[in-house]
Amino acid sequence: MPSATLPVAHLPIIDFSLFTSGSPEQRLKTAREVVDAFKTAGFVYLVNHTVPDELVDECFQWSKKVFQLPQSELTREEVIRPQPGNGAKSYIARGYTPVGREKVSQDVYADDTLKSLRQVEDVKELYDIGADKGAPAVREPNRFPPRHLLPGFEDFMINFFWRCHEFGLDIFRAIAIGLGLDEDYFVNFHQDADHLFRLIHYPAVSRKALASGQKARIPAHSDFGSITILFQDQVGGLQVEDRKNPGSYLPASPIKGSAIVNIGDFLMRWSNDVLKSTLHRVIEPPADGEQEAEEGNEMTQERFSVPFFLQADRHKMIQCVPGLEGETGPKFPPITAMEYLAMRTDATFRK
Ligand SMILES: O=C(O)CCC(=O)C(=O)O
Ligand SMILES: [Fe+2]
Repeated sequence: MPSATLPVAHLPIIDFSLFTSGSPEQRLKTAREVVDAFKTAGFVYLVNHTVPDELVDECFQWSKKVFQLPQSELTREEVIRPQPGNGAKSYIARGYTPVGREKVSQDVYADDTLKSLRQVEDVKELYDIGADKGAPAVREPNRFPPRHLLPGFEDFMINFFWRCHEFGLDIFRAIAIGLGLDEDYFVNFHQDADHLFRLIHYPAVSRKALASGQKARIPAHSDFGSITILFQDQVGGLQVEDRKNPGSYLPASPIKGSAIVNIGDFLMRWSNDVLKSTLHRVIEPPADGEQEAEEGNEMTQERFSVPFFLQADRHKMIQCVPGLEGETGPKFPPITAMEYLAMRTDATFRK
């Protein structure tokens, strides 16, 4: 059911049910609004989308449980994510990544403050999951904990993966229709479900260390892939650059029942920079009055988030989206997702 009133937020909020089950007019109007949001903010909240709230809640419960497993189990050879360039057979992450391993990097880190921020540890641990079926030539084996340690985890995550994949394809249909293309234009490039589904846990950390820059959650970055669907808990701390005031950030506060969707660098390039991939970061959350007062306000709460990074089929060559060439033509030569993502992922991991 379409929502009567939507909460106030700094980013556009769109009722996605008007696209998935509205009239043809509502569908077209919503698709255009989605495209408009991606051309301006690069980010949007979608409410009344197709991944039910209960499933999202359950995903967070499983995420909590997996990160509570003993480190000795999570860092076993079969479970831990192999480091790129270190015997890793794939270019897409699978498995557990302990705190301190991954460091986001961003070419736009031009000034000294941001450069020095890159020396700071990101206090987060990750669990990366991929498709369990699809084109065998490109399927990365998942690295789940042994089933007896967390019965039900693997089955839940695989089901959730496909729900997010379907949701993602609907978002691609909206983008295509909003751009005046055939509705399957982007869907046809995302047939292998070559995505990265990630559970993130940000452990509680000293508020002072975060505020002073000794430690980080996630410094400013843009995502690499086509689009990202993000679910977050109620803790907060996510911020998105205000495109009207570069360098200043606006909170992307949690809105229950919503998914935040943003454009990645690959789709920005593909769209000839028409759809915008916008910088975002995770900083210390707003103080939670009661709980943090009790703790002397020294530690933040822990935080959980679930990004689902949709990525194009790795061997398909992409060229400027038809109709977006502009007056000066395509700005970038054709490239495959594999070439592009390998280049970006390489820069992310501490060697
Ligand atoms: O945790 C979040 O809310 C954002 C995560 C994020 O931006 C990323 O993993 O790329
Ligand atoms: Fe991100």
